[in-house]
Amino acid sequence: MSNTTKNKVNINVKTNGVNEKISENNAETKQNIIYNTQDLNLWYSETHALKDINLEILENEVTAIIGPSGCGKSTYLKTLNRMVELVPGVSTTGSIAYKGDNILAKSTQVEDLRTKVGMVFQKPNPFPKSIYENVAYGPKVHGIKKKAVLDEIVEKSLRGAAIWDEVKDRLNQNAYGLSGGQQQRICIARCLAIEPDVILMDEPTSALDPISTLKVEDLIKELKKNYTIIIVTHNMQQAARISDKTVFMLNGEVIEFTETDKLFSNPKDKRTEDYITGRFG
Ligand SMILES: Nc1ncnc2c1ncn2[C@@H]1O[C@H](COP(=O)(O)OP(=O)(O)OP(=O)(O)O)[C@@H](O)[C@H]1O
Repeated sequence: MSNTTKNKVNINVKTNGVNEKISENNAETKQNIIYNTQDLNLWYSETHALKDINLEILENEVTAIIGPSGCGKSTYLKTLNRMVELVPGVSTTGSIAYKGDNILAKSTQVEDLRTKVGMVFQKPNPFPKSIYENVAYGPKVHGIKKKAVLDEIVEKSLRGAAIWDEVKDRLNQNAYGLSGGQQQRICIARCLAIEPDVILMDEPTSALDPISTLKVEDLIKELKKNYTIIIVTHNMQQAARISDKTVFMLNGEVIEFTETDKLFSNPKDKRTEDYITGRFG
């Protein structure tokens, strides 16, 4: 990937059959497409939850997914690491290429995929273990045993999640003793410890107070230098603050997908406009 060339990047985005060309004339970085979703449909038994989704997500960007409750945001997010299949009766058509390989193919090694695609949930969910063990858990599962190596990974991950200074003197204490905002950053550190490429975040700040929310938002802006982040949020101000692109979904469809500034200042679709101006949702 070239990250020095000043290049015009053209992305073809298909939303509900409409092709829209997004030009980023000022793009400093020529980024790769990390996820290319084509004609994705998903059913929970009879419920048609995702309808003809076509989206290209670029590396090292923050992509926010917004839309009213039940529109399919979390479902789409969970297809990106195939977690959605944990629900019985789920079926899909179409494809999601992750770095070129269709992850919906039967041959996909789901465990390998999940080491590349980490996930952070709405409610902080640390393990009932020490702060150290929470972060070291993934690397240990992947066979790393040397204490010196684990120590290094734990410190690097906690620094990466902007919580090292707050916990460095109590690494052996139970993670449950931390505040909700700190627990969420421990969960982000746990995710970083497996060195993913992508971090999926499902409303990661909705259970946090405003100060912790800002800390996690600052962290997300920092993390995008090294990771691709896809975040579901109900908070439109949050999407506007932290994301490069925004997807607006409604009733299982992608209505609009464009640069965040454009989506909020000049939405193309009346339904997007109605949603962002609070007329429904
Ligand atoms: N486990 C499930 N079994 C059956 N239907 C489900 C399941 N999970 C979600 N659905 C349905 O799929 C649709 C999309 O749900 P999803 O949770 O993806 O929406 P969402 O936009 O993330 O909503 P919210 O903002 O409320 O979290 C809804 O109609 C929902 O009822």
